[in-house]
Order: sequence, then structure tokens, then C-alpha cells
Amino acid sequence: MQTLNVELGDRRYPIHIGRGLLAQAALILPHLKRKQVAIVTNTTVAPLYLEKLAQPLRDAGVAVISIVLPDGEAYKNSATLNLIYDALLENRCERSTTLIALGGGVVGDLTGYAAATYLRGVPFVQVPTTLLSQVDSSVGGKTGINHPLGKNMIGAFYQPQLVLADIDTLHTLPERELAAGLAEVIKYGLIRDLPFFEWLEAHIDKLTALDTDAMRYAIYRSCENKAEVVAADERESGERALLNLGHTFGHAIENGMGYGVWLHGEAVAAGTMMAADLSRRMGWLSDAEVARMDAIFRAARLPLEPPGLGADRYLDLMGLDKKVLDGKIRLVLQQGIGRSVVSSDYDVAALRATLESPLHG
Ligand SMILES: NC(=O)c1ccc[n+]([C@@H]2O[C@H](COP(=O)([O-])OP(=O)(O)OC[C@H]3O[C@@H](n4cnc5c(N)ncnc54)[C@H](O)[C@@H]3O)[C@@H](O)[C@H]2O)c1
Ligand SMILES: O=C(O)C(=O)C[C@@H](O)[C@H](O)[C@H](O)COP(=O)(O)O
Ligand SMILES: [Zn+2]
Repeated sequence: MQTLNVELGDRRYPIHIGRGLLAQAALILPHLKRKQVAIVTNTTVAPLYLEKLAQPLRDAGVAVISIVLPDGEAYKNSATLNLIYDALLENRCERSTTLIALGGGVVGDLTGYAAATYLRGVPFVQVPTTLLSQVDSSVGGKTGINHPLGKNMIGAFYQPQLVLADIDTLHTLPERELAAGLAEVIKYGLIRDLPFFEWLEAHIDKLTALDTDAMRYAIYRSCENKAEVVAADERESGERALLNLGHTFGHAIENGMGYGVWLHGEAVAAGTMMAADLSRRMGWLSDAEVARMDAIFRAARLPLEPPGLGADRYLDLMGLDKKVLDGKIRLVLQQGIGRSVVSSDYDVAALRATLESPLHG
């Protein structure tokens, strides 16, 4: 097992990465206020992993209730959040009850937000079971739900007590979901870690083949990058916005196509190539660099051709992005591989051209 920490003073917490961690109740016990937990999961993950996590906790004397949600991005909303509150209240859960999110980013974001708000705040633990959630969503404390008008529009910054990433769970993950996770892994290389991007270029085939050592390293290095950024800028007043590379375009795709049609990681990959296209039009990125980005996403088996929503619809959807400042859309753009910047200093005509015809202009 490897461990790294998110350094947030007295809210510092560990990320454990390794094999067979689900069954290691001893890793969770020190983080409980009292021996009562509510495991929140979904209908897909429950039959695979709920008992693997729950039974060792029961054996250690912990009272366990489970809350099984419907599965899918389309359920990351206030109605599903209410199902969590209902179950917590029906079971008379107290402020000392710890919520445990067992699943992908949807379960993690919902559970984290329930933890931030139930009784005005109860502790929670992240047990991510998708690649995307192990490298990104379980770390850093962004929690929340979607609104029909925009992605993740309602939420809170609320940090977990612990992240437990058991890489064995990735063996049951559908290939499409694995690829979606790789989009966020590649993101770290693009925004701030050129050596990692070069390592990914050399090892992408091992990652798609789920090679254990390569996967362990990619998860560790991704979490290391995310933990550093979050420790430096927990509430996104500066550097943290770089983690949004591809997301202003990507969230527009997810919402514009209907939540769940494009996976989050797929939309981020296509959105990142739209950001690359605009960066190239601005003269900030060379054709060769765009080609390198295109190649690694394709090798990761990600779709890169964004849906033709039309520039007006894209701009309408992107106008609800959380980075909008004084009515102006701010974008994460590339000034080379390994160097992203947040900018509102782009040419609007170039942005429209990207939205109408990315990768072809
Ligand atoms: N909070 C953050 O910082 C942050 C970061 C990135 C993404 N997100 C959010 O995370 C969500 C995407 O997360 P995701 O990609 O994990 O999607 P997801 O949570 O929808 O999980 C993907 C699918 O895999 C299934 N699944 C989970 N674990 C499995 C396993 N081990 N084996 C088989 N199936 C499994 C799920 O039930 C689901 O059907 C989006 O809502 C996105 O906005 C949040
Ligand atoms: O942790 C962050 O900060 C991120 O931006 C990570 C993103 O991968 C994640 O999808 C995040 O939820 C998007 O940011 P949001 O603030 O628009 O929800
Ligand atoms: Zn994301």
C-alpha cells in the first residue's frame, strides 16, 4: 500500500492506494468518531463490493447501514440526495455517524454533499471504485449535484477524513469507464506535469490493459498532483481552476446532450481538444503539440469529435460555468504541454470558430 496526504492543516487526510484495501477495516476504524457508519453506494456497485467493505467493519463491531442509490449521472440530483437524507433520518443517524461513499464520482459527489449538509455536517470517507474517482473526484473536497441548467451547480467544499483507493476494484470496470478515467489522468500531465505526460505516452497501452504496476503509478502520480494543487488553493481562488482543463467545454457537452449520454471523462477529453484547438488558433500551441494530445487521447480510446451543438448553444451553456467573472467566460488554455493557464484573453471569433469546427479550422 502507498500513502500520501492532502496537507490541509488540522483537516489533513491520507489517501491510501493499493490492493485488497476494501476488506481492511483497520484502515477506516481510526477515522470513525464512533462505531456507526452509513455506506452509500449504488445498484451496480452494491452487489460487487458492498459486503466486501461492510462485513469486516461489522466484524470489528461497527454498526453498518447501507443506502443503495439508482446508478447514473442522470441521478446526480436533488431527488437522489433526498433519498440519502431520508435513509439517514429513518435510521436516526447522529452527528457522530460517518458516511462512506462506495462507488464512482457520482456516488462520491452526492455522499460528500449529503455529509456536508446532514445535521450541518457529519464526517465522511471516500472509497472510490472507478479510475476517475480514484485519481480525481475522491480527492479535494468538491461535492455536489447537478441542476437541469448546469453541471455541479449546487455543492460545497467539504473534505473527507480518508480516501481508500483499492485498485482491485478496477477489474470489474467497463472499458468505456476506464477510458473516461484516463482522460483525467492525462489532464494532470497537460496542466502541470510534462514528465508525467511523457511517461503516459510511453505507458498508455499498459494502462488500457490494466497493468497493475502502471496503474498503481498513474493513480499515485495523479493523486500527488491533485493533492498539491488542493493544498495550495482549496477553494479555487487561483491555481485550482487549472483542474478544470476541458471542463467548460465538457460540461456543456454533458448538459447539452443530456446527463449520462457522454461520460464525464469523455466530455473532458473532447473538451480538452477544443481548448487545444483554441490555444492553437491563438498561437499558444503548435500543430505538433496538438497532434501529441490527439494521439494520447486516441490511444486511451476516447472520443474526440464533439457534438455539433452550434456555437450559440455552446456559449449559452458555457455561460453558466463557475469560472465566469463579470459575465466573461474564463477558459483553461494550453501554452505548451505541461503548462495550462486560465484566461479570458482569447479571441471571441476564434472561440466561435472552435465551437463550430474544432480540429478542422
Ligand atoms: N468532485 C470532483 O472533484 C470531481 C472530479 C471529477 C469528476 N467528478 C464527477 O464524477 C462523476 C463521474 O465519476 P465516474 O466516472 O466515476 O462515474 P460514475 O460514478 O457514474 O461511475 C461510472 C459507472 O461505473 C460503475 N462502477 C463504479 N465502480 C465500478 C466497478 N468497480 N466495477 C464496475 N462498475 C463500477 C458505476 O455504477 C457507474 O455505472 C461526474 O459526475 C463528475 O462530474 C467530480
Ligand atoms: O477538483 C477540481 O477542482 C476539479 O476541477 C476536478 C474536475 O475534474 C471535476 O470534474 C470538477 O467537479 C469540475 O469542477 P466544477 O467546479 O465545475 O464542478
Ligand atoms: Zn472532471
